[in-house]
Amino acid sequence: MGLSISTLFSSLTSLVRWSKDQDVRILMLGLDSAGKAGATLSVAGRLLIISFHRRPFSTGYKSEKSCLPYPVGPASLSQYSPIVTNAFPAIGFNVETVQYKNIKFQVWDLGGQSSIRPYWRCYFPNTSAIIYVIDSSDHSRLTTSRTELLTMLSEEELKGAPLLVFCNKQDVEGALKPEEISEQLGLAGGEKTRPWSVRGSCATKGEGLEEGLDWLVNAIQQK
Ligand SMILES: Nc1nc2c(ncn2[C@@H]2O[C@H](COP(=O)(O)OP(=O)(O)OP(=O)(O)O)[C@@H](O)[C@H]2O)c(=O)[nH]1
Repeated sequence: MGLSISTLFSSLTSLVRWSKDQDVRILMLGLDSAGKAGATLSVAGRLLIISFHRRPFSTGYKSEKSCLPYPVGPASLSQYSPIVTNAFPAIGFNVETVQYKNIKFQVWDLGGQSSIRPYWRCYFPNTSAIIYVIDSSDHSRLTTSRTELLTMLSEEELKGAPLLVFCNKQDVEGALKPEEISEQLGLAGGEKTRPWSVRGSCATKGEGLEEGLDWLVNAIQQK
């Protein structure tokens, strides 16, 4: 099952039409190396491969304050092109924004940064949905990943926001199945305030992303 870029774009386009002039902000989070960049690239389309960097680049933006609004991309780029900007708040965590029309994917690196967690909420208001990426082959960090996710979900501003969990790297031998991860996350017992779905994916091959995004678009539209 390969990734269909055109289907992904049609999902995004229906979301754009539905939301009209309103911004749709989707947070994509996970521990480092979970596969967020790969998933974002696949979701937002091949154009991003040219411009997506995990570190600041020349058109990037360096924030001096922790709660500045995240930046939008250079005005010279077409509004119909996905664009990527970087925000590097001085407090030490990375938030990168991928913008496709009026849909903004904010990509976060989490992990080992509990001292700066109070600042995360600066970015939570008006979040339409959350995508959480887990490295299914990294058994040793599943507990950390679970803790970070549950901490995030307890935030008032994220209440009710649909949650899509990608159990990524399903192609790796020994990777935990989505059902096993779902059980360990314990969402079935504890999460009653939002629609959620836990799905397998392989970001490098684009597998599972299309179905996941379709689910998320529907969940956002039904909110
Ligand atoms: N086998 C396999 N490798 C993957 C998959 N997704 C990502 N990777 C690899 O995992 C590594 C990390 O992927 P990234 O997409 O950079 O992960 P990230 O979450 O953005 O990582 P940070 O930049 O550290 O936050 C890269 O070497 C990817 O090629 C997958 O589905 N399967």
